[in-house]
Amino acid sequence: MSPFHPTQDINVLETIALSSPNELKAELPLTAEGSEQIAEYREQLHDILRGEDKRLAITIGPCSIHNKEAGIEYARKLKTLADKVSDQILLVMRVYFEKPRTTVGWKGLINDPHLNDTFDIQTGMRVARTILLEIAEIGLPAATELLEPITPQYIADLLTLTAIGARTTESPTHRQMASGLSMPVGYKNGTDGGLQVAIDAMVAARSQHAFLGIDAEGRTCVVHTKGNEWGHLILRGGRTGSNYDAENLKAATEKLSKAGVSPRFVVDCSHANSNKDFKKQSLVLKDVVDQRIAGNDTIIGLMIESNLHEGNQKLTSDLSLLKHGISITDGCIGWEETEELILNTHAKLKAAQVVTQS
Ligand SMILES: O=C[C@H](O)[C@H](O)COP(=O)(O)O
Ligand SMILES: C=C(OP(=O)(O)O)C(=O)O
Repeated sequence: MSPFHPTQDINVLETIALSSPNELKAELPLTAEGSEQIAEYREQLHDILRGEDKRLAITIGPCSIHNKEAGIEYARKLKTLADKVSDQILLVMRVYFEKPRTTVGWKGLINDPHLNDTFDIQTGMRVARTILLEIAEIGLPAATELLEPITPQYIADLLTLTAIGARTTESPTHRQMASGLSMPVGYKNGTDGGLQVAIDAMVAARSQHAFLGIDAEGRTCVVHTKGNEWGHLILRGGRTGSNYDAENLKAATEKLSKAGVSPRFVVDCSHANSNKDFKKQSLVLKDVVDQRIAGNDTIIGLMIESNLHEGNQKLTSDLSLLKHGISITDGCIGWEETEELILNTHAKLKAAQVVTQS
């Protein structure tokens, strides 16, 4: 008799079972007051997306959170700022735990919370939930990128806004996931600058789907979704350059309208729109706010990468070298510039009476 040849798991080193979403939620529950607050933030975003609330929704915060204390310190500062500008701007904290990589690199706090390739996802998921709960407690809405369809079961109850990134907007798995998410979803244009993948994503995600997923007990199941109508396009530039200027926005508006999708744009001031130079984010912000003030109300929001301190630092095996409050992924503007840019934007919007225009 010939020997049995293993035909699967040949390249798998190990599989480690995780607690179920329900087990983690029982350990770290969202309170009734917290759930009411998050539902209310989502309603505010719906109003902004419908054009009934003329404030700008600005998603702002670190490129990635790699340290809980620094993330919470940032959230406290942002809350104070958010309260000062809330008549013109809805500030949503960027709380990114899952990083898509062009090739390889640190994949974010959920995947590798100890920053040392030990991939302790059980801890990563717990820390992510803890941070989101504290941010909810501080009184801020939170936005994240969802990079794969298991994570939402563990944290989506705490999110006000989600993004599907440039590298995954074309993926059917992500579009199906988005069709079942309970909050608005922004789709980035592709890394090549193409808008069609994001337009197709919006059309796909507003439809019903049935796909494989996990339930709250962690069991494999068929997920039937209703479709998510709160899609919008995030313009992030591409390999051929930026796409935030008036001409690009006009072309994008025409393209979306032709596809039967309401033109609602968030402009990402970072990534290819700033040629990955964090210092250029302010130029993008200024240009887009001026367009909004000039009457372009298809612009409903912006995204800015900001941290306690500016720039970024390399992650090496010597973790003692890491400086507090500096990004270990893309470069970010620091707190002083953040405060100045948001307060200036607030003053400009107020002077132009953008919110009170009918
Ligand atoms: O926002 C973060 C990065 O731009 C994205 O994760 C890709 O990073 P990488 O090109 O350094 O891998
Ligand atoms: C990875 C990100 O952006 P993009 O998908 O546009 O590269 C991000 O916003 O962190």
